[in-house]
Amino acid sequence: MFTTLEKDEHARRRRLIADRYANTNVLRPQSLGGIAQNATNFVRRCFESVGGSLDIYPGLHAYAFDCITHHLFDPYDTKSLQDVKDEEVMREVTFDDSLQNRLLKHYHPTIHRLLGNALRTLFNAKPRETPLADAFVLDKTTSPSLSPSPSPFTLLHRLRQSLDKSEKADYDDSGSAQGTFIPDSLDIAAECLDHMAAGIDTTGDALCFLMWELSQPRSRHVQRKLQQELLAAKSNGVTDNKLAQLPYLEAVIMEGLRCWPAIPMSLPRVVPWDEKGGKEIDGWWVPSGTVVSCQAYSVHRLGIDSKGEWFPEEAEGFRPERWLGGEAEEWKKRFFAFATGGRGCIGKHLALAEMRLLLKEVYSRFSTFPDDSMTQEDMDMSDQLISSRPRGQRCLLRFVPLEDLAGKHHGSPTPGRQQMAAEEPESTVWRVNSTCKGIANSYVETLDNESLGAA
Ligand code: HEM
Repeated sequence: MFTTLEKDEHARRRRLIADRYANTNVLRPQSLGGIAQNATNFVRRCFESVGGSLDIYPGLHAYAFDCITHHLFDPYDTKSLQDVKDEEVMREVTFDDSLQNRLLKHYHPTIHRLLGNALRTLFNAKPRETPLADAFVLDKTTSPSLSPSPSPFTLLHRLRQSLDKSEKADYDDSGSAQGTFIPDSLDIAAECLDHMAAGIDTTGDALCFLMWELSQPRSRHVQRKLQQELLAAKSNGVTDNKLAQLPYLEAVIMEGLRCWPAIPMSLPRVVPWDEKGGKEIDGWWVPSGTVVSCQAYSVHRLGIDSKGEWFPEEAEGFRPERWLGGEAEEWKKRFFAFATGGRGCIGKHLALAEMRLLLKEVYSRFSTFPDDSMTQEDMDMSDQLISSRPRGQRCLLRFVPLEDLAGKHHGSPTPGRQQMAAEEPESTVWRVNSTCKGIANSYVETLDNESLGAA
């Protein structure tokens, strides 16, 4: 689907599988339950790290990997948050550095051929090789029978259904029966492999940038407000399938995706060939065959008021409140993290469900702080031509359980607290917990907030 250029063929493929990514399917108990289980597995890692730090960069990629394989293959999903063999498959896909090399090969094959050896030697440029991921997907997709069958909410179930139908259907040379795309087993494998890759770095990086920002002293008030909302929702019995109704959680996610869209760069589209020989786009005549593109990074930084006046400074800074007030409608019009239209992100609802559940599980239990070893440079957006990722490919955070912050002691050293104290808003006071004998490094946070204190 990703690489299908022709519009109708793309639409046929997309129609076949669209229902598996519909919000109603994502919110089914079995589908959401798998995401919730993975979020719990991530939180287990957070608990294990208390007193030290946790590198959430690979952890969140493992979370996203387990979630997407659940949605594609359940019960044949991965457990990379617990199983190092599965984690190896995730790392193979995520830590791939071959994109520049592949683009050069695609756009300038002659230069690539001439410079091939030099590129390999000088820049360690490699072809993309993912043997573990290939084997994992082929194993699930090409076996003639799977017992038990893939769960009904999965993509594999949908694709195998259409394969079964195709054996009975009377279809033409294009593989199309009654306007429906009929995949063969290699098509199924390729489609699933693409979706698997599409679902890891995107959600993983989006969560990583967002949790980094929430952990900054300048965003402590945001983290606290999020915790209050989540804890209130917990005591009001808000269930996982209703998390989208929490306005502040939604605002935090939207603002995270606005500031750090996982695919910030140009999304190319070709002006179709038709009898008019082109299209008018926003008052400009653009001939057929022209490649036009739009990028979330730039669009998200256009601060425009309701009269169309441009205020670039308005777009600066992480400010979830912009999604809650009267200006929200203006910002929504320009939200492009998932692109829009027929080629927009099909996994949007799945990604949002993963983000909501992960943030809920983490911030209803912990406060997070940056580890002292981290620098802002580690977390600069590194341009990967289409996507981006944290430059350092690491993001070490400290997790402090909320009950510890509310006054109970915990006996773990927490370096970095002086720096945090210096930059804390006035409402929060950090002090050494002198009641905790022998544990010089433990601390408590005095809270002025009732709901957080009660929790
Ligand atoms: C925060 C997470 C995500 C972001 C920001 C994101 C963003 C995007 C964007 C911008 C596109 C359009 C690409 C283009 O126009 O060329 C896209 C397409 C796509 N995304 Fe996502 N994505 C996310 C998560 C996911 C997940 C979890 C899946 C799971 C399957 C997924 C699957 C896809 C697929 C299959 C397409 C191609 C759609 C088509 O060609 O019709 N994405 N995504």
